[in-house]
Amino acid sequence: MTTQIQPKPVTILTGFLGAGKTTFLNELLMAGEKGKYAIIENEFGKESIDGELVMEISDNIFEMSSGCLCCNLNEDLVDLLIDLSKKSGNFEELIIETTGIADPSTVALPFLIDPLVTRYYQLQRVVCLVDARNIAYELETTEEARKQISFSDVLLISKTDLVSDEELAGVHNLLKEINPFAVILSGTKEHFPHQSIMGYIRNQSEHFSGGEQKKEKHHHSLSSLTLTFDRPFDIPKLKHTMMVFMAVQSADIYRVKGIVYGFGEKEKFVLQSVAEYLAMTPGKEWAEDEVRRSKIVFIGRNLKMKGFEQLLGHALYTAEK
Ligand SMILES: Nc1nc2c(ncn2[C@@H]2O[C@H](COP(=O)(O)OP(=O)(O)OP(=O)(O)O)[C@@H](O)[C@H]2O)c(=O)[nH]1
Repeated sequence: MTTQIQPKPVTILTGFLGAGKTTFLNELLMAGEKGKYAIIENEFGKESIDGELVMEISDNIFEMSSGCLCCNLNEDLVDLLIDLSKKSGNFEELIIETTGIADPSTVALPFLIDPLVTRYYQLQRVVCLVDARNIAYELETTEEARKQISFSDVLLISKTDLVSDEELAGVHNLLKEINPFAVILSGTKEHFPHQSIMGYIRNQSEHFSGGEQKKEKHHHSLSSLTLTFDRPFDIPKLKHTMMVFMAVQSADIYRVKGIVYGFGEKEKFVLQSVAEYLAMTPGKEWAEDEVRRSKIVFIGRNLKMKGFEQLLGHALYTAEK
């Protein structure tokens, strides 16, 4: 007797760089039953940072950081999905957090056309986080943000705490123009409407029109640069350096994030920057046997390795004052 396979529900979580995807995911994981979700994290930078930023200590987080899923990782994704299907008892639903520049239609493709994948998984929703404060600029200067909004079923406007009611209404109208079919919700961290979002089920026939998109190879207009430093940073100095840098350079840099090794600090510092916003906060403690090292990822245009290395090099800790 053959047993009927019940495909697992899948959510693709998309949204431009720094929109709040990982924040949303963390809160969902914290609020929900332990072990309910398996997570696939895809990252644009070569080094993984998002995996560390997802708080749940779980065997069910899988990182794919060797490239952008939508460009060149589709085969790896299918392999991982098949592997995961063999551990299907370990989770109920799958969430894929894409990179901030991914085209979600390409990530969705295997769930729509690959019989090996559709046997085990059912794409239930594509959710796009939209940064209330920065989306207008992102739409003006990149193509990626528009593709993400166009393809998604649910648009969640995040960071509403940073904009006025009029600005929020403006973002709402902008989104309606780009994608009149999507459900538009809004919220801030700690108050995201998780239930409405995770309860949404897409119309299976919408949004997709055959295999054409598979052939569409695109080149992102943005690139990433990962710097690693073995020597510790002087945290106040690094904060100051980054603030000055972002004030001058923020038009070309869409995102900076990092795990920072600070001199004399028990905890890893988490560096977060989106447009001119910058924060550096203590995170998890370093484990005894962990190699202490900073990893900082820049995503933007005209990124110059040497210049960044020099700039940040000034903020490394030195004994002499
Ligand atoms: N003020 C405010 N900040 C937020 C909100 N949501 C997220 N953030 C902050 O925005 C920054 C980026 O959030 P992430 O969740 O890392 O964004 P992301 O979309 O996962 O970023 P990438 O993976 O790099 O594309 C962090 O500093 C968050 O704390 C919000 O609703 N309000």
